Amino acid sequence: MSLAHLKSLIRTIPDFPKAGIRFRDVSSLLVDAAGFAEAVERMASIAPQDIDLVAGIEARGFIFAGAIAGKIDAGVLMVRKGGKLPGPAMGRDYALEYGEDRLEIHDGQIPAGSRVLLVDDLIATGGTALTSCRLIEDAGAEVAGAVFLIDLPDLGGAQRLRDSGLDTHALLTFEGE
Ligand SMILES: O=P(O)(O)OC[C@H]1O[C@H](OP(=O)(O)OP(=O)(O)O)[C@H](O)[C@@H]1O
Ligand SMILES: Nc1ncnc2[nH]cnc12
Repeated sequence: MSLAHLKSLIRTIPDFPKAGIRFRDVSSLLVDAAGFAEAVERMASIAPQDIDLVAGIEARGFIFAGAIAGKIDAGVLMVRKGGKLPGPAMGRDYALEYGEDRLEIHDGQIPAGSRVLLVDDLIATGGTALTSCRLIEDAGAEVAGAVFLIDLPDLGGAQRLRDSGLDTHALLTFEGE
């Protein structure tokens, strides 16, 4: 399947969740078996090698992280929104394109020396991904790279990640459309 076809499976919803936001909705890709499989295959193939743990960011990131982890024989670390983890956790607050939130990970779930791959459906301002990286680093681990299905370059997030030294990849971009 071509990247153009893959991209065509992602619908855009205007003015969600706020006026002026063009929401790139991966649910229309997820219900397409061939499209979802292609996205996961391609995301796994552009990721750095020798990954021990895939960190998936709630909620849409979980779907891609789990599928990629299955392909590369890695575990999954859940990066959850604040207050959802049952055990002792560490967290950080962050700003979104359309609001504010908090991310948390469980204490003690990243074995020493692990190479962690960060995965999410989309990067916009980069606040979510950068906060996740900092959290993983707070836990003493190395983030080996980050893979996204979609990059919104107008919002500069992927560039922020690269500027911070992170090996950053995205399959598709939506720019001025
Ligand atoms: O690069 P940023 O500006 O930080 O934005 C990207 C984040 O925004 C979306 O998640 P959202 O917080 O809407 O949560 P959801 O997956 O639970 O819908 C998306 O799935 C990323 O996690
Ligand atoms: N424009 C957008 N579409 C979908 N998810 C997003 N997360 C942040 N910005 C987004």
